[in-house]
Amino acid sequence: MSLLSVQDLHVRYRTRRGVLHAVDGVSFELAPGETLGLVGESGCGKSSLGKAVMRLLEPHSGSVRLEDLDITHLSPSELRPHRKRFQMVFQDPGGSLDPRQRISKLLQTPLALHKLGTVAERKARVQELMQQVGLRPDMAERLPHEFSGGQRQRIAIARALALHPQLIVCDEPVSALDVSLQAQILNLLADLQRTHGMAYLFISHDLSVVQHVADRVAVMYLGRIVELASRAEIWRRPAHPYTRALIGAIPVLDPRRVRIADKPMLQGDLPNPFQPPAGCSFHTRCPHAVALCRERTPALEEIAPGHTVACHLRDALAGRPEPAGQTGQVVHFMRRQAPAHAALPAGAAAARAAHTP
Ligand SMILES: Nc1ncnc2c1ncn2[C@@H]1O[C@H](COP(=O)(O)OP(=O)(O)OP(=O)(O)O)[C@@H](O)[C@H]1O
Repeated sequence: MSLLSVQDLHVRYRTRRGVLHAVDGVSFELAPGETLGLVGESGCGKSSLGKAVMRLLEPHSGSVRLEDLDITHLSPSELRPHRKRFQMVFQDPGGSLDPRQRISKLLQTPLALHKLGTVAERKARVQELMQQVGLRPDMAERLPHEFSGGQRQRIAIARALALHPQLIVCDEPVSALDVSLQAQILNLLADLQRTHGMAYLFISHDLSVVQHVADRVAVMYLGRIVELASRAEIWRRPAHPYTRALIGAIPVLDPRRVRIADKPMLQGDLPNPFQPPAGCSFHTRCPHAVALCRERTPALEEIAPGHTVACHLRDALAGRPEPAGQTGQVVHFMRRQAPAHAALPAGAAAARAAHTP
């Protein structure tokens, strides 16, 4: 059984400019212990989807199920006992921590709210959580401003972990961090997943980050998932022109020539979300668009087991070789982070060594 099942989810905002369909019929499943990466440009609806899954905002329609529990319409009090099963980590670690609250108090609060353990047991759990996220237990008596950005994100992760969740929605968890810290936090999330077995819905605008952590990748454009496949399949056979543009936009290290090759960026801006284009919403930026794309919205259809694409031209495009070097893109991310311990594929390690002055 899926851990998380999202079916035909819609999120709408009523604004003075009209009704905005931020999430427009999204469906996906997430297995226990799996990481689903959700990627797309700023404004495509990733955070709205993440918050609707967390029930931090009310979906307009559709359903969100956690195992056998339909949480879509639970009231706050009905939801409360289940909150410990799903937690969220936000982009801005500073903003999500109360500046006046010591970390020990902050980490004990969810335990106290859920009436878990005695006072002594909660204190012991704080020490354990600090260790699990790579911080010294004695640092728990400090205030948030005494920590660096990377350390604050570790604390936010510790808080999310406190109640042994089955699912953590990570909304741009490394976007606010220097590139040198990003790999450390991504590695920490991966280590914690290996130890504790929780699933992640990992939201990022950066495909190279998503490719680093996700088992499967969902590509979102103007409120809809336009392509969903395993990480390897997205890399090897990207079929939607938007996915191909995102991949092409990642600067890569070409392992043969040992140079950074910049690929063309995505053309144009995201259309006005209040007036999305008719037909395929990507057609206004798509280099392959034909008349049909302007007329009819393509449905998500399977082109290979587990690989679904919403594009009228999916079969033709999936077969085309991608211009960007495939291993090169992953290498590029690893290289940018440059952690001494990062595991590089053998060829990539050689390329990196050759590139280092
Ligand atoms: N509270 C709100 N009221 C009105 N419109 C909103 C609200 N929150 C988000 N939006 C709009 O909904 C759309 C989707 O926003 P959302 O934040 O979900 O996208 P995103 O992909 O997560 O982008 P970002 O990474 O910039 O947050 C955008 O057009 C945004 O302006």
